[in-house]
Amino acid sequence: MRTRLILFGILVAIVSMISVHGQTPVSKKKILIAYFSHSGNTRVVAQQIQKATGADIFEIKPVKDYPTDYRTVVDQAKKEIKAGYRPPLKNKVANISNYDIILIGSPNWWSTIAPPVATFLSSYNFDGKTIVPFITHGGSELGRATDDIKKLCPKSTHLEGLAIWGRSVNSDNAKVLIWLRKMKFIN
Ligand SMILES: Cc1cc2nc3c(=O)[nH]c(=O)nc-3n(C[C@H](O)[C@H](O)[C@H](O)COP(=O)(O)O)c2cc1C
Repeated sequence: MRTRLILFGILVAIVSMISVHGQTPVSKKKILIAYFSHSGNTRVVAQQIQKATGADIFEIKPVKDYPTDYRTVVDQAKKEIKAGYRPPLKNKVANISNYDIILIGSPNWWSTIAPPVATFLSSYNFDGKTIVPFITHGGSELGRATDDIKKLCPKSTHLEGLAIWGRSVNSDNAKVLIWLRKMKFIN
């Protein structure tokens, strides 16, 4: 009787562990979701991915916030990207060596990743890790993001990224889940 009770307890524990995150990650590899978001769209997608995978999440924050005025930030970003400027960041991932897969989120800025994301990718050793971008955009999809990430992390494995329209982030959760399944990050 006691053994049966113990077995039942173990079964309940397993079932409740599975239901905590809705989906169980297929991969046992440790995933970090790292993202920068200026106006919130990429944050929405990052949080959708976090909810589905249960992975750790890290917001990339520049020391100096970007202006909120659209024209001003567009002009500033153009200059920074042209100059290859890497804005200093406020925060650091304490234990990057713990992670095998980095899901890197950025808005599409001038057809590439935002400069804080370039700083992030230049700040750690990603050799041998897998890097997968997710980009929110206003029409240019991934743009040159994949190629530019490859240049910053030439010794990493690069997998197919996800592009989501910035204005559709709240209605495109299904697209995110389909992509996560296709990439075998969730069942
Ligand atoms: C500085 C800047 C440059 C942008 N450049 C592009 C671009 O080249 N192509 C594009 O499709 N969208 C572009 N956008 C639109 C953003 O990619 C889109 O609104 C995105 O979802 C914003 O993400 P966020 O809310 O996480 O900051 C740009 C937006 C900004 C602010």
